[in-house]
Amino acid sequence: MNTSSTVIKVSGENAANNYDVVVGRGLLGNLPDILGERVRRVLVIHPRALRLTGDTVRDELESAGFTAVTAEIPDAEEGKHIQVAAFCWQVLGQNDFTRSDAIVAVGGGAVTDLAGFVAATWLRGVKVVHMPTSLLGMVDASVGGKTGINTAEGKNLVGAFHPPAAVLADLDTLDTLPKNELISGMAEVVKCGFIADSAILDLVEKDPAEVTDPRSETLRELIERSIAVKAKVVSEDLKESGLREILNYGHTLGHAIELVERYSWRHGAAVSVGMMFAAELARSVGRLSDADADRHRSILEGLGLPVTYRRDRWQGLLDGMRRDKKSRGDLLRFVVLDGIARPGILDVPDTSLLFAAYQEIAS
Ligand SMILES: NC(=O)c1ccc[n+]([C@@H]2O[C@H](COP(=O)([O-])OP(=O)(O)OC[C@H]3O[C@@H](n4cnc5c(N)ncnc54)[C@H](O)[C@@H]3O)[C@@H](O)[C@H]2O)c1
Ligand SMILES: O=C(O)C(=O)C[C@@H](O)[C@H](O)[C@H](O)COP(=O)(O)O
Ligand SMILES: [Zn+2]
Repeated sequence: MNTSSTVIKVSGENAANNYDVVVGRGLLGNLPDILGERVRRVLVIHPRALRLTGDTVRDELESAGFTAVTAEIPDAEEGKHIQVAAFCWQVLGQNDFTRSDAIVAVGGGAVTDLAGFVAATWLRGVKVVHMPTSLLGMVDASVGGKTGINTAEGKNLVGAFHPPAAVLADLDTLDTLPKNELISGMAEVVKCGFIADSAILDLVEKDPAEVTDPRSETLRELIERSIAVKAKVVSEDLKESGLREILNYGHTLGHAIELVERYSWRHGAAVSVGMMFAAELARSVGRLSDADADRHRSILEGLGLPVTYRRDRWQGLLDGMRRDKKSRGDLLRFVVLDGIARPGILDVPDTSLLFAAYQEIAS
């Protein structure tokens, strides 16, 4: 293992399901040992943008004695569709994959979500190793076992909890990540700051340019801090029975924006607006101070993330929010802050409260 690697441990539902998130550089060589001797066949799932990396992973596995095949899937949210999952199941079937074989995801969060869902469903569950190549994939999507696909009715409405056997976050892959994608990933980093680790917010405020430099040590610290936040939460509440809902901060409106925008918005951009809304909602009911609510705007704007959305889409947004997985019956439920690193839940029976808060961020 590369000596400069950092290992963040995640506890599973039982010790056999514990896994490591490894952050470092040049991690490809770790894969054969992680897969283990029982694995014979490996499917490497990647988007076109990561074809070279996917082919390299396949070739390295072949050199190590595995039978490896690749499946190139549509990019970004286009990859999170049932037809794409069906294509992967077809590849697995035609190559005689058994329950002792494995899947490796190479790509951003859309890939780890799709590949994780394919791994959760093939033969009712096979091993998956995530190799996230986007900031958002590294700090969030690859950790915690949420897998899923989108439907015409909403984000991630079909999926399964299926934790990976390991996560290899190779920082070298960030060198080719487009800047707007890195900034999108910073939304989930900032989310971790607001819900759990205020040091993240301090680091971002100190030098927004430094933290969006893929080679900076500060960005690496932010990545490791964010993974640590998520690892602690999902180790305590894998299936979102309560605590894990805090990781959904900004997502109730965020996912509704992605739906209304037909999945054309970057996830992080939508979550940024969603956190602005959650802050205004908390402020409006006296749970969040003006200073902490205003800090959302200054930090998110400072990173170049959006802080507003269209005024004329409210009904579509409300319909989308009603399908949020935190809803219970007709009750909409929001993650809000009672202060920095003090998340809680706000039950909202009356949508007029939501409409009023939305006016504070609508444009
Ligand atoms: N399961 C979870 O816990 C969880 C958590 C957060 C987000 N998500 C999901 O993750 C998705 C967002 O993840 P994302 O922002 O990584 O999106 P993504 O997977 O669509 O990747 C973003 C874009 O960057 C490209 N890309 C990725 N890595 C690259 C690299 N190294 N070099 C060049 N291009 C690269 C991709 O091809 C894509 O075009 C959403 O679908 C969201 O719902 C899931
Ligand atoms: O891991 C979680 O739990 C999260 O909420 C992390 C989110 O950043 C992520 O976007 C997740 O996919 C959203 O979960 P969902 O249950 O609302 O689909
Ligand atoms: Zn998210």
